[in-house]
Amino acid sequence: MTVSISTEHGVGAADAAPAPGSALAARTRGLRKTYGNTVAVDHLDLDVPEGAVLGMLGPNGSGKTTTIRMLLGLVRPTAGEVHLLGKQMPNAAPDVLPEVGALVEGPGFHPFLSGRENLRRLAALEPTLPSGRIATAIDEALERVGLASAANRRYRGYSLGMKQRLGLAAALLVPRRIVVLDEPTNGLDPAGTREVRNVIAGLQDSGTTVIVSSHLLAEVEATCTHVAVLHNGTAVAQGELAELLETGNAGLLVSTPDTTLAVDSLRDNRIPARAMPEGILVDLTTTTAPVVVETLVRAGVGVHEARRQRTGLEELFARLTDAEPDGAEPGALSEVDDLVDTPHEGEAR
Ligand SMILES: Nc1ncnc2c1ncn2[C@@H]1O[C@H](COP(=O)(O)OP(=O)(O)OP(=O)(O)O)[C@@H](O)[C@H]1O
Repeated sequence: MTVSISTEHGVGAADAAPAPGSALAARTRGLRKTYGNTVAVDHLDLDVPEGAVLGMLGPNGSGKTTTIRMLLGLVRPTAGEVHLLGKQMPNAAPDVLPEVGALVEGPGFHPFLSGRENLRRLAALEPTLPSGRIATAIDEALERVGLASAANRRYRGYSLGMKQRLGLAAALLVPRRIVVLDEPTNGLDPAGTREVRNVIAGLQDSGTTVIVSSHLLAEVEATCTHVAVLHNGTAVAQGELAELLETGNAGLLVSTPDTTLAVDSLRDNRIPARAMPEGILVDLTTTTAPVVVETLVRAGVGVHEARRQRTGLEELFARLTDAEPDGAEPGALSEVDDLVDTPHEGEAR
């Protein structure tokens, strides 16, 4: 799997092309959506490998929801292409959407019907669900999202978290090849958040591709195999989570008693390094760890330990989106843009 990090943000780059032969559940090229003067999504090339759990991360207004709506054919792109399960959207929507479960804002439940009755209406529209299986499928979906005990209450009396759960249940009524979840833990308490995590893990185990947008970095770090970081409507980084953290992680921490000699010998070899309380920190942007160690040993520096500096997703994210992590809610993104809050018009153009 390849990883790409936009060089504009100065943290290195790699080839963004998918590995040969790897199947993509979703793919966009040159995707763009404007609303009047607002550019919601721009030049977005997204690759979602089959079976991945892709976390779409980004500050408020970075284009996550618009991207998801274009993936699902709910919004027509201004330019560019969207392929879902190999077929071009939105034209292939009738073919593709039965295999795609989605939780998006405003799923359109009827306020005076119960959760179960709402699901029954939606289940009747599922082309792949035989009528004899509808009642069982509804019970299973309600159970899976922890809503069984409130299933017979009216939707309008549901809390935000219960509404989210019902949306999730609707997405899970039949087995899907892709499940797309826009902020699924929005409004959920910690127990609800754990349940969503379990649902995502279960989907992953069954081979379903999951695309999930979130503000919560810790959430993404815990549940996702892949990440796309959006900023101003475009992907500033995407790829496998572990590789992305590694690629964005350009420091080698070397424990040595000879800090001055170590820094000088590296600088003589044009390798940037600085002294730290616990040793020296070497910038690996232009070199590799073995070269650093060899250079130090050749200069007679005692190397006790050398390890890659682990940065969390939060730090990498802050670097990529110019967000300021200090003072931000733990695990949440800070708002980084002065957005003109254009009223949402609600529908495709
Ligand atoms: N229907 C619409 N009409 C006008 N502007 C819109 C519409 N939908 C989105 N936008 C604008 O497009 C930009 C991207 O919005 P979008 O909702 O896709 O971002 P987001 O990353 O999902 O944000 P958030 O995390 O706040 O949900 C914002 O500036 C938003 O105001």
